[in-house]
Amino acid sequence: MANVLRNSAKFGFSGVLSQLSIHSRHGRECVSPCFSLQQRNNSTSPKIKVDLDSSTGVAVLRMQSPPVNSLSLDFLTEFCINLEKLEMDRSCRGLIITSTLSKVFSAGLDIMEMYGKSPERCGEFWKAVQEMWLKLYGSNMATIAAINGSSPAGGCLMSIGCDYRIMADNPRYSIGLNETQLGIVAPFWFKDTLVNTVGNRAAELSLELGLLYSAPDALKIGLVDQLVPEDQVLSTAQDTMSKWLAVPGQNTLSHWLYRVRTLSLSHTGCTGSEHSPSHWLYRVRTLSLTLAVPGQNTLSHTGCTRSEHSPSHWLYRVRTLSLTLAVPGQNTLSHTGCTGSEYSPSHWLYRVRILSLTLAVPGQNTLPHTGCTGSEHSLSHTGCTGSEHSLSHWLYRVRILSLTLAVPGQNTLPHTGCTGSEHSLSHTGCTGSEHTLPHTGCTGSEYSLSHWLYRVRTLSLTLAVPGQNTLSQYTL
Ligand SMILES: CCCC/C=C/CC(=O)SCCNC(=O)CCNC(=O)[C@H](O)C(C)(C)COP(=O)(O)OP(=O)(O)OC[C@H]1O[C@@H](n2cnc3c(N)ncnc32)[C@H](O)[C@@H]1OP(=O)(O)O
Repeated sequence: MANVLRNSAKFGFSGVLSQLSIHSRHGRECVSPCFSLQQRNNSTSPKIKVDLDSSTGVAVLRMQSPPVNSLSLDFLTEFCINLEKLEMDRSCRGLIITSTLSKVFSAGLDIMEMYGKSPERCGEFWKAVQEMWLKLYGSNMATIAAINGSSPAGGCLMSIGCDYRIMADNPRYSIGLNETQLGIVAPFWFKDTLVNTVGNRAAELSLELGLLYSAPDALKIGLVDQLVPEDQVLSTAQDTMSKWLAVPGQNTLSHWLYRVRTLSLSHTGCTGSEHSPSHWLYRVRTLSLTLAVPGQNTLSHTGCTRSEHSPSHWLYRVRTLSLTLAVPGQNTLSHTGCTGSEYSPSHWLYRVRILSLTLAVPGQNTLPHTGCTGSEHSLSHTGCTGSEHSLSHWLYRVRILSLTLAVPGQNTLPHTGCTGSEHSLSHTGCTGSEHTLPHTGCTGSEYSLSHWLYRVRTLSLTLAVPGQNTLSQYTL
């Protein structure tokens, strides 16, 4: 595999696939089911073993699919079934995920699932990947990843889908979203989860370069929360879990709210059929991105009492509130110091437009934090020269750029089940000339797909101003 990975730099994803197709025999062995006499609700599925300790309410889910716990369709299906069982078991409040294999937590998605499969199978596979993340990230249990080996790509996603990460202090183990190194693009929800974990800049670097971090480096950037000697990973996870479970109301409001930003709709109690990727993506994108205003999406802002926070109540109010007021620093009247009369829609829309466009330059979204006066919020504040920033010019470009990319199911490879070649820029249905890179003023060499996607995503999502980002309004 080391050779495969080394060559991946040379040959890209197809190089990896062709080598794997010759050599791989992973994940086919049948591991004997394991039993634990003192515990109940134990799964006997071959790739996953679950032990729930009813005295503590903590389940340990062990991945045991040699050689590398790769996330095949079978594996993911078992994983989800086990997770769902635990989720429905009200006595289970905490979940620790670990591996029975030496040296590997999980090698991520089973690469063979992405090679030579029918579109139907690909669809099923990607649905299972998404389902895994939804179930894990949206879990009502406190979740801890006890990472006792390497955890690249999808393995990393699984880890950062948990509330807390404890990794074996072994510099030979690595973790990270390395997809870019394989010539593929990590889905945006991988990216969102990484951003939530390590912050924008570290995530940006990490994704653009496809970095794998050694355990100490992972700790440095906050990709894992704690390093412990290898033989103490599980016991530390168990000790840590007891602290999580001691938090009043844990698994409810606080836990839930922090995740709402990334994952809104899986919490709304929708029925399964509503969670088709396109439906989900579209709604989540609209909802969560408009809510992504640091420090302002907390319930205390709304002054609600706890009982008012049933999901539907909350979502309804938040949606209205945030969509109407989706301006950083302006989500409450008191923030702006404006009088009521200033809040006529036109006044507001005008300001939102100016403000959000002004702020939509990556790395420059800080005006509300700088305490600038209104007059400083002219477009020139972005540091561009005047002629580039006539409002109409800029609006036109940004709108086109963001609207073109705001098509649910098209901004990421995995959700569409498309093959890589479909993801040229022209895939958005636009004509080539609209997607010339000089629009953004970057040099050609910066435009690898991954680089571009990550930046544009930031850009376009920042511009999710209600009523302006619909394709119907600005069909190309
Ligand atoms: C289209 C957009 C997709 C975007 C999202 C992608 C998310 C992903 O998760 S892509 C998967 C990326 N995964 C990796 O890059 C990990 C690759 N593997 C490794 O780095 C190493 O295997 C390891 C560090 C996990 C373990 O190293 P170790 O030396 O112990 O074992 P190896 O000899 O390398 O491998 C043993 C065996 O396992 C096969 N294998 C390894 N990884 C995978 C995998 N992800 N899928 C399928 N099979 C895998 C490897 O080929 C070896 O098989 P053979 O023994 O048959 O040669």
